[in-house]
Amino acid sequence: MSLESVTKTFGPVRAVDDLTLAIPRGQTVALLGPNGAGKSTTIGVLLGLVPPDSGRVSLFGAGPEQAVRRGRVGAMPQEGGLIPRVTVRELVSFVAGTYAAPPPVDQTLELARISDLAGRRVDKLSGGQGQRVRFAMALAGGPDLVVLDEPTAALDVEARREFWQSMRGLASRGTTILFSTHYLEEADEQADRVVVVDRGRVVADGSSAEIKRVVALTTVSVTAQGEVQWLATLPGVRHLEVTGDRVHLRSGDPDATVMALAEAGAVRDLEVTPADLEDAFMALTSKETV
Ligand SMILES: Nc1ncnc2c1ncn2[C@@H]1O[C@H](COP(=O)(O)OP(=O)(O)OP(=O)(O)O)[C@@H](O)[C@H]1O
Repeated sequence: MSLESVTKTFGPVRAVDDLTLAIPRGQTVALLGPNGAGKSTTIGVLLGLVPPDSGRVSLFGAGPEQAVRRGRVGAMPQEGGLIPRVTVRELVSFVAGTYAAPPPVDQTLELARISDLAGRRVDKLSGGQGQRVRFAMALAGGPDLVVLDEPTAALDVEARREFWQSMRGLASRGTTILFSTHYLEEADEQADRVVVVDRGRVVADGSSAEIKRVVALTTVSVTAQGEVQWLATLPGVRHLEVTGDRVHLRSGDPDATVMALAEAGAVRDLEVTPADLEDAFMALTSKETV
């Protein structure tokens, strides 16, 4: 699938700003970004729910409406979306029936790991179970691409773990998956590729390891008294922060920074903390560093 130079404005707000993204078959991609970054709008454009001001969307060689109608793209309804008083099987069968050639419902239920809930009424489910039923609705047409907008936002840790288990089953069958998330560890753990968006633009795109490397600002901390600003001039140091008598140096080349500290005899209580994705994300979406 691909989005090419897509722009969408709402009045003065550029929700999506000249965004280009191509996802090859079988990849699991996390769309990661802060509130208002444009994730939902991007997904809306991809699914044909939000008409872009300009740019092109291509899904398996077709436009979004056609691809969705053919069952090639599955999306999860947001909260709500579950008709009360019907059973899980009835609901998933109903959705499957809207497609020309859906896979057997039992197979869909199994893939979403809700076979044991088939006879339950959908208004009697826990939050995590309801979310897996929505997931089954996304799978009902046997899609090649599944698009999930913050699928685990309302789930507790256990329900989230179960949800990702079902998702991994889907990924292992070669289905392409795009999901948006606020949870950095989710992007890190679940995705082959992380696309960071901010203010409607792609600000980083790569494996989570690559993203971390781009802004791999390791923190080198030492205890120091007196004038410490000179530490900011050491090799590799991009940013200096002082809390009490601790000096935290954010470094792009921690080896060089530590060597220079050692030469200067300033290695009291040395501590080196590698960047995690959270750090990378903060650095990418704030204008403070790099
Ligand atoms: N229908 C709309 N009308 C007006 N402004 C909108 C509309 N939809 C989105 N926006 C604005 O566009 C920007 C991007 O919103 P979007 O919901 O795509 O971001 P997001 O990354 O999904 O955020 P969140 O993580 O909070 O859901 C925001 O500034 C938002 O207020």
